Amino acid sequence: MTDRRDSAHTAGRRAGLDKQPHEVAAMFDGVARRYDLTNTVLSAGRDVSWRRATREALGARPGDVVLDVAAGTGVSTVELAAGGVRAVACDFSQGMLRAGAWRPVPMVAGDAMALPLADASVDGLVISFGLRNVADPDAALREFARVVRPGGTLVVCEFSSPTWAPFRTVYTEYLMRALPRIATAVSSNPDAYVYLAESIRAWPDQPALATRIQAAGWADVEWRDLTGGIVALHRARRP
Ligand SMILES: C[S@@+](CC[C@H](N)C(=O)[O-])C[C@H]1O[C@@H](n2cnc3c(N)ncnc32)[C@H](O)[C@@H]1O
Repeated sequence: MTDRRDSAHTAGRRAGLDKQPHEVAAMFDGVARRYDLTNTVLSAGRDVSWRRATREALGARPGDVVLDVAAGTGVSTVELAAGGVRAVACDFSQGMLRAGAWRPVPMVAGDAMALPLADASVDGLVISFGLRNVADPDAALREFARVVRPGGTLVVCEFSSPTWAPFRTVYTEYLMRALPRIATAVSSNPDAYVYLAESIRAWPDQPALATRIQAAGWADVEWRDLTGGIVALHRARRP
């Protein structure tokens, strides 16, 4: 199961998804206005519990500084900021940042592969539904290890692979057929959601992603499935 998708990814051929970083940013600029609504509709409201589980997995304490990379409109950052955590949103799509500018969290423009932060300057780092879109996820994972302090935590929340084969079949049908149709009705840029479906299928499964996180310099990598493996939460510690 890991093989075809992972080797395609490793080889840099992401199932015909070879978008340049500026094309990815432009794609998100194009969906920014209705991003939050489309998210909730396409996930049937599950996004709320996925974000809560991400915050719980991070386990940040009041006063901790947490960077939310590929934060988009900051919807994920607001959840991380609960309980006095100092969460900062970072994204390279000006359109997404503008669409979320009303949210009560600090926002900075920045690329996941070259973050505008000093070494070991944050206690924790989260990337939710973002790593799959980064041009070089392995370079980003190494960059995350640079900015997180020793002992700090990384949480990657990303679409993954349902573990029960019959459910995986139904889910793949949803991804490839239903999702693009629903997106056509809801989103301002339906093509972006065809990309979404294809990028999820091309993404490494849970153990393959864990291996890559470890190879990027992280320790104690573990994961847990959400919603039957539609989403996986990977957590790791900066040695
Ligand atoms: C699907 S959105 C996720 C937004 C938010 N984290 C959430 O949970 O809803 C993916 C985001 O990744 C951002 N992104 C993709 N590649 C990036 C990169 N190299 N650097 C910074 N942001 C990036 C896009 O601009 C987009 O806002």
